[in-house]
Amino acid sequence: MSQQRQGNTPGNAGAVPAFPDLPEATIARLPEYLRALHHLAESGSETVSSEGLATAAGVNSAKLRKDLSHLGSYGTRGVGYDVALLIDQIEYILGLDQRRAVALVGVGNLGHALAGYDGFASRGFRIVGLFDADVERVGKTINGLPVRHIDELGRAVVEEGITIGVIATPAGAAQGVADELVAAGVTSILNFAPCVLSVPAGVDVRKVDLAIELQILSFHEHRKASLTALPGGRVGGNQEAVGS
Ligand SMILES: NC(=O)c1ccc[n+]([C@@H]2O[C@H](COP(=O)([O-])OP(=O)(O)OC[C@H]3O[C@@H](n4cnc5c(N)ncnc54)[C@H](O)[C@@H]3O)[C@@H](O)[C@H]2O)c1
Repeated sequence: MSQQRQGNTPGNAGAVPAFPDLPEATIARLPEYLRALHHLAESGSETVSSEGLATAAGVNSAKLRKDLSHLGSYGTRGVGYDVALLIDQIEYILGLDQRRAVALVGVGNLGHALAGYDGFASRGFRIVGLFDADVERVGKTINGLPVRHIDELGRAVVEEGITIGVIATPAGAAQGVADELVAAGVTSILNFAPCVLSVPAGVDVRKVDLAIELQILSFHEHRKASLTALPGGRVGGNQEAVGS
């Protein structure tokens, strides 16, 4: 997943001194730590070593210790990190101590699948609005939510406190949708359409493109093939979460 940074990141702009200014790579790994920590908590672990957490999150332990030191979390020698405390700290930093309202625009193949996915709620998000321009789709219900016409987006954003918009329309429609989201007051956009969006300062855009991830894997396949073709060639693996 890539990010277009547009002006100040909300939270950094006029940041209160207590809010750490984290490197982007650290921010991208925090959700991985959180997922691993929730798993540990569910299996009854109260503490975890940096090595244990690093393995569970699929990163190296030196990187993990550095990341967590940015949060002021150093663990206790011989004991490790307090799992519940670290969950609270990471959820606070990620702003997950409140469930954020999300609008999804474009309820075709991809949007329908996203709208039907139950896993967002447990990770801090409520999809509260589904919007589409196709009158054939408007009025249909997915996961208990009706698809509304795109013309209702602006009012819904204001009335329902929506701050995050997900775009799953064709690329040709995505900029117009982004403009409508921003005009209505949305300040974060997750864009699945294969295009670059232009947004004003203060709006954050992240882009998800599985084709790009496959192209990166294709590069590694190509590299491995060319290295093993060399006499005595050895190839190491490489693990990176989509979204890092
Ligand atoms: N990021 C990824 O990995 C990934 C994977 C698959 C598809 N995509 C992209 O996601 C997008 C959606 O793909 P899909 O297969 O679901 O397409 P789709 O044609 O099935 O669905 C698109 C939906 O957007 C709606 N739409 C069009 N213009 C609109 C507008 N102005 N306002 C509101 N709704 C509008 C259409 O009515 C339709 O329901 C495409 O841009 C596609 O390239 C990305």
